[in-house]
Amino acid sequence: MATEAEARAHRALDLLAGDLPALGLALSGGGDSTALMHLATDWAARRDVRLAAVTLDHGLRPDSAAEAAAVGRAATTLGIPHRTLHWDSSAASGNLAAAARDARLTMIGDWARAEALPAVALGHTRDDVAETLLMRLGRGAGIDGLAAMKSRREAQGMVWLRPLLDLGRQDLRDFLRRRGAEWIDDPTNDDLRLDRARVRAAINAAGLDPARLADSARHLASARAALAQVAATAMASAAMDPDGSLHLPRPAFDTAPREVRRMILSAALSVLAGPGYPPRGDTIRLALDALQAGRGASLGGMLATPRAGLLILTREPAAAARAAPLQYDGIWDGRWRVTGVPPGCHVAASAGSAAPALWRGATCLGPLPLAGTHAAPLRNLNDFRQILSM
Ligand SMILES: Nc1ncnc2c1ncn2[C@@H]1O[C@H](COP(=O)(O)OP(=O)(O)OP(=O)(O)O)[C@@H](O)[C@H]1O
Repeated sequence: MATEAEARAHRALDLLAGDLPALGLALSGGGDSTALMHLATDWAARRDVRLAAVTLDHGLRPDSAAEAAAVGRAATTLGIPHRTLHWDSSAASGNLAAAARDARLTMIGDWARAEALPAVALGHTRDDVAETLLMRLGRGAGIDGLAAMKSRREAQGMVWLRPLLDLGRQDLRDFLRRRGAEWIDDPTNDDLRLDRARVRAAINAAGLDPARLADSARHLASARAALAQVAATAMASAAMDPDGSLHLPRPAFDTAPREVRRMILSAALSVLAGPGYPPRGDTIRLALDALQAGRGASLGGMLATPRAGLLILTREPAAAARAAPLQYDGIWDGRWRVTGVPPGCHVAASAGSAAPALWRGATCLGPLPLAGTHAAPLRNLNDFRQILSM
């Protein structure tokens, strides 16, 4: 008979993936994603769902290739086709852990699309939610950072599902033990030089219940959703100029509570400034102060200019010139206008064809090809609305 933990996981899979013909599984080999693999196998066997699994070998530890091979064998034994992807960390710059995470999302997303998988499941648990909450509290995060991670999320052109958010790490290990299944304990999980390991140890030492911490994160997610709804309603008449600038209704913006205004600016930044310009709390705070005083503001690659009745948000030319090229892989149907193309750059989009690369509402298009460069979808008014209401 299925245990409570198994029943809970199957219910979550039903809810999140019940109507999908196929599901990808991202397997690190750790206890959580190994449990995900077994739980999803039982679940898929009773429904007509095709499973496929993937492991990204980051190549950062000497054992990583052997571990990925072991994960592959375990998946194959359960009848799940498995693929190992390899990341070349030598090209990474800056924060290695963040680069590895980005690479993971991008490469696994590409793999899932190539395998015609509509979604990929990840093994995050409520312990991850609890630890993330405490880590972010320690950094002074606001409601965006403290809200619990979502069980369904779209990023990198893929749907990511987290069916185990209601289960504890210990429940999953108990389940695996009962099965006689093995998993790999990543030694970095206990490395007290790392934030997460320290927070995990602190939760144990203080006798905190991760399930209660995760409840708080969920309450905050629900409060955040309520604010997002207020923001989306206030910005219902927002418009996007053909040059890509956002026109926000001024009285609605000015009279919204400050936290709602912060959310609006943050969503606009994600849309206009693009990758490499994540909204930063302190820059947004300063911009809000300036706007409240009736002045314009520049924040993270975006200019905010108050006009009569409107707040105009545009991409800063210098940021556009520095930013990674945006790649557009849909059909170029003329909805976009590329302006201000400087000498030496050319527009390589023709009607009805795939436009290989372009800057939007910005400076330069090309040079081509851009294979291997950072790819991001073009943003438009719908993206703004979607990000705002998320
Ligand atoms: N190298 C990887 N290859 C494929 N998927 C991965 C990889 N690393 C992490 N994931 C996915 O992301 C989820 C969360 O990652 P995280 O780093 O928190 O997990 P982990 O501690 O490495 O492993 P686990 O969650 O399996 O115990 C994993 O459960 C798994 O679904």
